[in-house]
Amino acid sequence: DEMDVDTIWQNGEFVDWEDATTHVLTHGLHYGTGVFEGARAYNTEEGTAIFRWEEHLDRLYASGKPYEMEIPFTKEELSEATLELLRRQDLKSAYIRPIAYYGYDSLGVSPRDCPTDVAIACWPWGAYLGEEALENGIKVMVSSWRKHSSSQIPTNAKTTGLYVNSLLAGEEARRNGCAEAIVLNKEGNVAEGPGENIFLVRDGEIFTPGLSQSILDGITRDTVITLAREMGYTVHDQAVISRGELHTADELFFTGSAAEVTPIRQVDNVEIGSGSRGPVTEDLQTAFFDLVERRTDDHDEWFTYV
Ligand SMILES: Cc1[nH+]cc(COP(=O)(O)O)c(CN[C@@H](CCC(=O)O)C(=O)O)c1O
Repeated sequence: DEMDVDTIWQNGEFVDWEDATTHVLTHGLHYGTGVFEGARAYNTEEGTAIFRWEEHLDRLYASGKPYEMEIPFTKEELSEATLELLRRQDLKSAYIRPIAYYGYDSLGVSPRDCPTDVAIACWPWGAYLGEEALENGIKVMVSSWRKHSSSQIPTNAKTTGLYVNSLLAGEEARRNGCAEAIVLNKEGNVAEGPGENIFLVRDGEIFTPGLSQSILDGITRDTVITLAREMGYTVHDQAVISRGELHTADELFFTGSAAEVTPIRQVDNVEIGSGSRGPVTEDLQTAFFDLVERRTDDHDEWFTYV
């Protein structure tokens, strides 16, 4: 049926979902040596379009650089494969997951003779933190786990191995009745979520940590900064946000390709602002969804139509 996914692109071929496998001695499985992306294709008024695909592709290749990972396909080849994958499965909207990883040859930390394997999958994915979260906001807690420092491992590379830190933080939050965690960096200041960037609103101005705070250079973060400035907001995009400022914020929200724009209504035991989605958050969330669903026609360069 229309939303059924049964095909994956793997190393140049379209294969059946169940045949898209890898060897148990794959380097990436043992050592976290993979880089990946998460992008969304939206069912816009002009048809299905991937949002900021170029930027996601650029980041995929850039993420491999610290690990000397050479992706053995061009950006054009990966783009054509992705568009074909969406067409073949007739997906009007989808979450797109490209991954490149050191494959199967020999083990040992050095990937010396390992191939770089590449796969692209896509599937329907609704609201990352739940449909009602987008409207009502979520409850989060500050994790007892700190984010790894960018001086210890490149946090601006979307590396599979990093996500064990995200798992530790996120699962701790969910065990404690929260939807998600906020992760502080080694210095004890606010970094981001396990899978999201974070924004703070105070006295009508918008703040978000910069790359120096050990965060992923989020594409949705960049989108919201751009839209906010176009809407006349003052945005501080290299902010250093202390933990205490979380509790006295007027508004907080997460951004991400999966999370989109998700309001945060409570941190630990403290309600944020009115304890629900704040007015600036709603303003930006509306602008974001009007943009990605093409109810506004600016930033057309951000859309790759299927
Ligand atoms: C650590 C982290 N920080 C920020 C972001 C937001 O980046 P961007 O998508 O470019 O705006 C993401 C994306 N998290 C991806 C993976 C989520 C998952 O569960 O896996 C995503 O949102 O697709 C992160 O993983």
